[in-house]
Amino acid sequence: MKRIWAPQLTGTTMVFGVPVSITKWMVAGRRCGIVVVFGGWRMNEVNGSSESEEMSGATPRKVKGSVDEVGGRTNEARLTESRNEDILSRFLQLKYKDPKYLRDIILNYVLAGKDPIGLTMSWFIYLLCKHPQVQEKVAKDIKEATEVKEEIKNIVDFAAYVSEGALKKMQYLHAALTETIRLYPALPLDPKICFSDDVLPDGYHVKKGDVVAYLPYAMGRMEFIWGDDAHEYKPKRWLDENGNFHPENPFKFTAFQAGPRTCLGRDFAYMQMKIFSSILLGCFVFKLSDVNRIPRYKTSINLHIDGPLDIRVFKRFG
Ligand code: HEM
Repeated sequence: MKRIWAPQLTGTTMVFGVPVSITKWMVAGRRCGIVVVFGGWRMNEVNGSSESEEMSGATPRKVKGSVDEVGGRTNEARLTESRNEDILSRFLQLKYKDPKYLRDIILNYVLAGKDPIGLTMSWFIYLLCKHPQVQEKVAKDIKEATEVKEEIKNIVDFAAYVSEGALKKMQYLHAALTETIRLYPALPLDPKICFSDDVLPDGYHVKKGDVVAYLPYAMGRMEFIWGDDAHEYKPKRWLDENGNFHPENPFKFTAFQAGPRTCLGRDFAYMQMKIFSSILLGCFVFKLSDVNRIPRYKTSINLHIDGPLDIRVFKRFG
């Protein structure tokens, strides 16, 4: 039996000038590589210990768009000013003095970023096994984008061709990943607690303390939103007539949230998933061990596959 495991953190390095943490991906018991974001953080600068106001919900968050005390610049402006620095340095430049704030940011990124990538990749491999013609199209997209000319003998040879420019060219891969996330959003249900009595846009009254949730999992499968083929896995729906990816309105494709609480790691998520996928699909063909088994999801905050996904892995070269 061959299995895919979720990534495990193993170290840090630089990819395209961004400090990243390395994760270990195991396919068929062999280590396959790479990447998760934001390595190189100077964790020793974070020394808070008690629960912060923000974590305890006592104050609404104030990061995005809030104006700092120097020069009326927003913190967003500060974050984008110093483009050559790593993300931690940028957060350190913010004017909040409480170190617990930084600790919470780091925790937020680590927790928010780890599971979604692992489980999305698992569902992605599953869907590609169910749709071998899509798997071949993805592999073709990767091959064309990487412009591999020499004969490839191993993963390391192939990985050398996965440049930032090549990743950008992989429009079909981008669409296939997005279609996976539409059907299997990492956060299937996103609940919020009302801080005060309010009226929703449709006139519905909510009271302080009420829990309001939206369901990306259900919304991703609604026919009145996506059409009659809502339940089908069709990466093509994300491509324009020139084969370029066209994004949807985030209030329609809600897997990354919309508005001020939108996922801050979306671009990083795509970069990681595309690096993983291009190497995996560029080097291997995946098939389900048991084509009749329909994987179920686990009921939890994130949409994990319940139990392992047993697959067979074949080399594309050599
Ligand atoms: C397929 C991958 C991912 C999906 C589907 C996803 C989805 C989401 C969703 C739905 C939220 C909103 C949660 C809320 O309502 O409060 C969120 C927030 C967040 N995500 Fe992601 N995420 C993904 C990957 C990542 C990665 C890789 C990172 C970090 C590198 C990340 C960092 C964050 C952070 C920091 C927030 C909190 C944003 C805020 O409240 O200001 N996410 N994500």
